[in-house]
Amino acid sequence: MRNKRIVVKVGSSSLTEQNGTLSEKKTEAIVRQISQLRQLGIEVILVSSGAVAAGMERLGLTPGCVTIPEKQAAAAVGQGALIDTYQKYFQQQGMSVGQLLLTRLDLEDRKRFIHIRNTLETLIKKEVIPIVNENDTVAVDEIRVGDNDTLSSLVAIVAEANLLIMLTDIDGLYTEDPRKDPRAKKIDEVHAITPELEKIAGDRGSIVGTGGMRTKLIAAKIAVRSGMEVVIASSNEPEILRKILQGKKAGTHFFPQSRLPSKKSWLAFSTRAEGKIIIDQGAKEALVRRHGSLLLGGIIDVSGTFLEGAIVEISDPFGYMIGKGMTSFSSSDLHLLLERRAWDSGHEKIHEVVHRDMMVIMEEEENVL
Ligand SMILES: Nc1ncnc2c1ncn2[C@@H]1O[C@H](COP(=O)(O)OP(=O)(O)O)[C@@H](O)[C@H]1O
Ligand SMILES: N[C@@H](CCC(=O)OP(=O)(O)O)C(=O)O
Repeated sequence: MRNKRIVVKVGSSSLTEQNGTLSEKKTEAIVRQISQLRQLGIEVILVSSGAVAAGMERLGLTPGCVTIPEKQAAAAVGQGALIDTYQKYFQQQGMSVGQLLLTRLDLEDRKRFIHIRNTLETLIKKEVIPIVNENDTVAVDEIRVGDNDTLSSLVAIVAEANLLIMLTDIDGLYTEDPRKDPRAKKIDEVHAITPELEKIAGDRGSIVGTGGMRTKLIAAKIAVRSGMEVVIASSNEPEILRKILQGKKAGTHFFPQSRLPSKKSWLAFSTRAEGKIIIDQGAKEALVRRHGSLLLGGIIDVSGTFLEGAIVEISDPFGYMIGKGMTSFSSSDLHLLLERRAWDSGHEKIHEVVHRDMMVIMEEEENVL
């Protein structure tokens, strides 16, 4: 068992019956598998969907034809029921659970991010299984992560996990959605998530699912770039978690790419830019090739309104995004400094606008959020 800390994401389809109702049997099977890993010393964080499905059943709503407030009400009712079910079965295994309900706001704010990390560490130390879900009841589009696949990869970054397992109703990524093309073949290993691969990942497979393979691939991309291994596998396969941890062939295995330091992973994937700084070719070279800081001298223009400490997009004059970083100056100060630079060139060198440690250079196609 190589991986010490793992995030297991379980989709709604893996926790519900065909008609969309919460399945005690399936939940119990997941709990039993996680408990076995815990006994082997593996630290497990569970990201579980299923709240909306569980609440629909209790509110007498039909999946697929509900309003947003009805869905949020379903999540409010269902989250309690979901945790209750987990609590019941984990307790039978001598373990307890702790619930974390998050929105994107919690992950993009550095202080909250650190608080989440500390809470997770404490729960794990106390041998409690953290169970994470999106706080669907309060989340509106602007503050939503939107799907639990992406959420699980962001949680894996917070937790500094080295493996992310997404359990779903299919045994991996296929060359095409097998519902559409029965001749589709399973892909066993992925060493690079290319745009071609992204094209074959389609939408959800059931009335209760959210993003299908599309969001699983987004999550995989975030995780592998943050240095993690990722496996997409079927929750229906017995002992699947143990198999994966033993390094046996299972599901689709994604291999890690260059490991971004944790803070840079946070910058790249958890934060949203509040404005944009456009830089010239010389500055681009300095950032991309020499990993330097962004100085005032290389800035062509600034757009958006932001305060000092905000996250901004850094792009070239053609609008191509080069990276993201935390700015040391507000947009109004930057405009002032740019004006001043026009008549006093001595000023420009001393102003470091984005420090190299607070900047991440994105690889092609990496702007996934
Ligand atoms: N290329 C693909 N390979 C495998 N499954 C795919 C592909 N494209 C789309 N899918 C669909 O993705 C579904 C799994 O995603 P989803 O329904 O969101 O499940 P979950 O609730 O577990 O997140 C599968 O049932 C399958 O129909
Ligand atoms: N937060 C939602 C699940 C959202 C989601 O991504 O669902 P799924 O595609 O089944 O993993 C819930 O608990 O119902």
